[in-house]
Amino acid sequence: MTDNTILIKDTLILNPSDFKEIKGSLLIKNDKIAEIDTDIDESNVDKVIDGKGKILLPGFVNTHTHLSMTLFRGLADDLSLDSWLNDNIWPMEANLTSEYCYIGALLGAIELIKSGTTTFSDMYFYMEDVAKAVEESGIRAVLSYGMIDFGDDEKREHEIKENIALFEKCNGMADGRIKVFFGPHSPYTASKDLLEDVRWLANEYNTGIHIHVSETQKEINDSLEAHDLRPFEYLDSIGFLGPDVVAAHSVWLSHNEIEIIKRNNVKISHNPCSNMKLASGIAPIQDLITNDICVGIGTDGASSNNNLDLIEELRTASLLQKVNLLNPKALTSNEALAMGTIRGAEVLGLEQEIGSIEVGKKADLILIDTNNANMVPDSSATSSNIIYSANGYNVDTTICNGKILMENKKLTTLDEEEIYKKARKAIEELKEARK
Ligand SMILES: C[C@H]1O[C@@H](n2cnc3c(N)ncnc32)[C@H](O)[C@@H]1O
Ligand SMILES: [Zn+2]
Repeated sequence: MTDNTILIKDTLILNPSDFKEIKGSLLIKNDKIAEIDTDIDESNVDKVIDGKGKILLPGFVNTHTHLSMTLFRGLADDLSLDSWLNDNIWPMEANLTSEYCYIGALLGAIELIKSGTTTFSDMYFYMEDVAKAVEESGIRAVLSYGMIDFGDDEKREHEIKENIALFEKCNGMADGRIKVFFGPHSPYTASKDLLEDVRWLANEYNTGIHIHVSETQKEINDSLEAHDLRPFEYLDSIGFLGPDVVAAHSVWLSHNEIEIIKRNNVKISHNPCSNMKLASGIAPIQDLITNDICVGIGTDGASSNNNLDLIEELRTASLLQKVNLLNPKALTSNEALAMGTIRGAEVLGLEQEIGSIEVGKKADLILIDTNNANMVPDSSATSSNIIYSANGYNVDTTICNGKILMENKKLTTLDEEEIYKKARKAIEELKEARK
């Protein structure tokens, strides 16, 4: 088999692992970055992309979402998590089918690719259909099945079977672009037995755990009432925590819980837009980073955000820490950019493969076009121009696993119009079914 090569020529390469900027070119060979240099010979290259006026970055890593929920965008706004979930989302989810979840995931994949995300970590239902959407769209994903048992033994067995089946069918699928985690929804929807089973399974299958923890004050109060412990204290007390646990939200944390997170090397997924929109609270991200805790960024589902634009999420994360601490130096643009790339890769245990621009890593790369009104002049630091000025629509080219998924804003793997049509029809049918 001959090598497939792509040369990205004459661009500005910004590597978030050290923030060094290189004016030069990058060669992709098959699925990997093969060479980075000021000048690379283009004579035997299959395809040349002109990178002039563009910034080359690693693809963004969205560490927490529910991709099929893109169908529910704008469905239930201006509500607290409790009434959003209980009175609106869960009743709608009762009518989901594999086809709806597939369409929702494809719709989400379009948005991710267009805004420069090449890896997402998902927790939802009908995950084999999400895997199909991942395979077809060319993106990279960590998938987990959202396990909820509310203390019911039969349900627990069913949920465990589902997540194991997903692991056995999809882990390593799509040329290795898909990894499978276990996804107990939260300490308030998953019983102690389920959480203990998941801990054992994650060790046995040597994979990670994706869970919502400490999102709202109500969750803290309910946990204190049920266990006399705060959520992370409870999870620690049952031996659930470890370096393979990704805790989404982690908004309300005591000093003791920050110590617990640090001691167990738990990874955090920060979701500021969802936390703001549901009025859940402000996560102490600067504090966690100062404590050397690994924090990645996530959008949560498009139904509580309401979009999947990671640049917008990073900007929000940065501004929110600054205003909350009344400290303009909090969460700098460099820290935010790292959070969206290399830290996100670490959160998912994928830092050997993705998250930075190094020879030998997977070619998950994006080009941001600076020739747009909101990015001119580019006199500031490059990370400032990306985090404080840009948005997802400045992304021009998206490459995942060495394959071009979007070039000059044109998608190569998905039929946008067809998917929009099917998504609009799906949500109409779902709304009708709820009546
Ligand atoms: C996997 C399950 O998680 C739910 N879900 C989506 N967003 C959130 C959130 N912010 N907090 C808790 N649960 C959430 C989905 O609606 C689904 O029921
Ligand atoms: Zn969530």
